[in-house]
Amino acid sequence: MTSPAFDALRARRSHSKVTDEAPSRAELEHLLTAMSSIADHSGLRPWRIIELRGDARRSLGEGLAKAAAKQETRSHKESDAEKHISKAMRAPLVLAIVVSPKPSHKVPLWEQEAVASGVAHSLGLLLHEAGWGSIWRTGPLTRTKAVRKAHGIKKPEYLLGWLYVGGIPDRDKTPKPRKPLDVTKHLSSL
Ligand SMILES: Cc1cc2nc3c(=O)[nH]c(=O)nc-3n(C[C@H](O)[C@H](O)[C@H](O)COP(=O)(O)O)c2cc1C
Repeated sequence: MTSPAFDALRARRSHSKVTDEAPSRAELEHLLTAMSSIADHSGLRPWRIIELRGDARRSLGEGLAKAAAKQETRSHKESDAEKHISKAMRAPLVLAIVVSPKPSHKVPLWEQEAVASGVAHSLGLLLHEAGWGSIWRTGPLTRTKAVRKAHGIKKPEYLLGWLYVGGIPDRDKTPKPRKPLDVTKHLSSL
């Protein structure tokens, strides 16, 4: 038994290497309109996405470099900053996924984070279906002050990581072999 949603999910894969092509702002907006159907307790929409293109990606790299320098005991080297900046420039479009908690007596933070996570997963799926490559990246510096500041994010908002998005290189336009899932380990009955 298959269906368009089943087939799209089975075909989904991440792409760590992408080309310089990227979805336009208009295409991105179109894909995001689908998020009106994401399961969302009380419909709080506790998420937002920050688009980083061009030099805006440098701010991410500089934020990561600053955060790393703070954590490292050895002295911070200029080359380290360049390393973080070039990592942030690995894709033409970087989408920062932000949990944007809303005051609620009914919906705790973990439920709101689950909504934002659903958005990130679904957006990756929709991008793939539309022919774009993406990969969800995080890392130990994701929730540091310097990285938050680089995005203009203030508490209580926080990051869930980034979708690095771009074109799929021809050599990677292939299905990704998957280890079969042993459903008995993931589905049980009481
Ligand atoms: C919340 C989250 C954070 C992740 N962080 C990273 C990361 O920092 N670096 C990385 O290489 N992969 C990271 N991944 C995994 C990749 O996004 C991707 O799923 C993995 O490379 C496997 O590829 P696939 O999605 O095609 O199975 C993360 C995934 C999730 C869901």
